[in-house]
Amino acid sequence: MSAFLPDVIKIIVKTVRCLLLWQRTLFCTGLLLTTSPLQADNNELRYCIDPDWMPYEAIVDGVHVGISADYLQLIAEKSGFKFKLVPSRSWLHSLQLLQNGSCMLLPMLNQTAERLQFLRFSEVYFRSPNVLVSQHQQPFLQSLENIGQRVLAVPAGYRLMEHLLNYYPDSNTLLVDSESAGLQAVMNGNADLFVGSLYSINHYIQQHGLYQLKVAGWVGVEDQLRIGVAIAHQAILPQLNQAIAAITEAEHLAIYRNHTRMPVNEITNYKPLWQLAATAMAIIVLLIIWNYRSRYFYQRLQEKNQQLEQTRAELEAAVKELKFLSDHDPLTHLYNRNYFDRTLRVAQQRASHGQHIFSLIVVDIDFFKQINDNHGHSAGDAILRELADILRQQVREQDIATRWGGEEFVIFCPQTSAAEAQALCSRIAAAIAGYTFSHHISLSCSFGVAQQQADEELSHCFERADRALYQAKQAGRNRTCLG
Ligand SMILES: Nc1nc2c(ncn2[C@@H]2O[C@H](COP(=O)(O)OP(=O)(O)OP(=O)(O)O)[C@@H](O)[C@H]2O)c(=O)[nH]1
Repeated sequence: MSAFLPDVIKIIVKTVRCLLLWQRTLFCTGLLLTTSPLQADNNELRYCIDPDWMPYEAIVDGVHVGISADYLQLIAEKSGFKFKLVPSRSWLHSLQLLQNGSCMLLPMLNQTAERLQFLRFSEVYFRSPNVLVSQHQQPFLQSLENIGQRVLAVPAGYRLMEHLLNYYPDSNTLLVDSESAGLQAVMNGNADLFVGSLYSINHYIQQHGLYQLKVAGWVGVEDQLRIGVAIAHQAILPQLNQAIAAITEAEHLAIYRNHTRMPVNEITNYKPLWQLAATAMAIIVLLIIWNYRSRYFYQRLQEKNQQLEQTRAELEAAVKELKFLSDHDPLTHLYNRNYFDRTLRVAQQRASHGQHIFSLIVVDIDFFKQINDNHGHSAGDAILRELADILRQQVREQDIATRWGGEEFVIFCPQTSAAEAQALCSRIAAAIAGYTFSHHISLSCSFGVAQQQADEELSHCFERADRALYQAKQAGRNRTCLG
């Protein structure tokens, strides 16, 4: 029995110890749950972010995205915390929400002396350089030391403003609402430079195609980004740091790559190419227009030349016709009185030198008025033309048959005696008698013949021939009389 008691006592003591240990564990857990600020909010940590600071963080369609979103997810997995986003309009608004207790922490920001007044910070979990950005025409300034009086855009509430006030109080700063507003200020020329985080600037330039901007220098300060927790909730910092420390290099690298590896745009300056192409196009268009205009003018010229050629031909024909008409009778196409006078003046001069003799024959159609009256004037015209043809056929080559006027014709017969002229009259009369005229009209002609006498005036010779014709008419027509 004495040996059995100590064993029982040992078992009882052990059981009591176990109970005590279990109770203490329960008590400790309960204490933790009751004393931690998480217990009140079901492990939920309300946080605010900069809604426009990609790739670090932003609110897109009410959802927290960016580097801090990925880190919060990892920290949530590793710490058991739940994070709940309290939406804000801007970074300044986020700071206000934090200070009025609406949110408990800011997941990604730099530590500054000013912020330490209301925040406590975790360990650094992300670093990035800050740069100066300008338009391309600005020289490379290298650092803040060389900005001179250039207007430098800085986002309000960012740590860089604090840095500038501390180390570059004379700098000419322009406060802007956000990094995007700062970049736009440089684009618009409202600021010469913008200072901001390399990754977010790079992101914005890529997103908006602001390729006229360039990095104009490095700012000595780099962003050392941490979680900032409101002082009232600083008790969670050890757990947050634990979770941050548990993030592996591979996880850091994955987040870095996921958000900073921008598609590398081979920025080729196509401006000269476009200018060249535009110039070439302009030249081609001008050449086409010039070619078109040349062809148009060439065609017009051709047309004008053709018209000119036609006019010239018409003029030539008109001159020819005029010349013909000046020497010929338009109805019968025999020589006219004008030609007769000219030719006979020359013949007379020759005859006066005793070189040549000539004879004149005056021919007149008998009763021509009756033909006109009976058959019409156009029938009379046809008869005149047909008689002219007979005269042309019957006279010799050197003879000149002329329509003197009306139904009267004169034939000049050079080197012809009166007898030869009379013989010609007989041939003509015979041809008329044997010819079938239009409308089967029969007709005859009377002839007056005169041979030029020595030194006789042409007009006198003509009068003799005319008188001889008169005699022929008086004697009954259809005959030849010699004057
Ligand atoms: N169709 C036509 N008739 C003409 C032309 N020239 C003159 N005459 C006509 O010729 C006729 C001449 O008539 P007259 O002088 O009386 O002579 P004729 O009738 O021939 O009589 P004789 O000479 O005496 O035999 C007139 O009726 C004129 O009108 C002409 O170009 N065409």
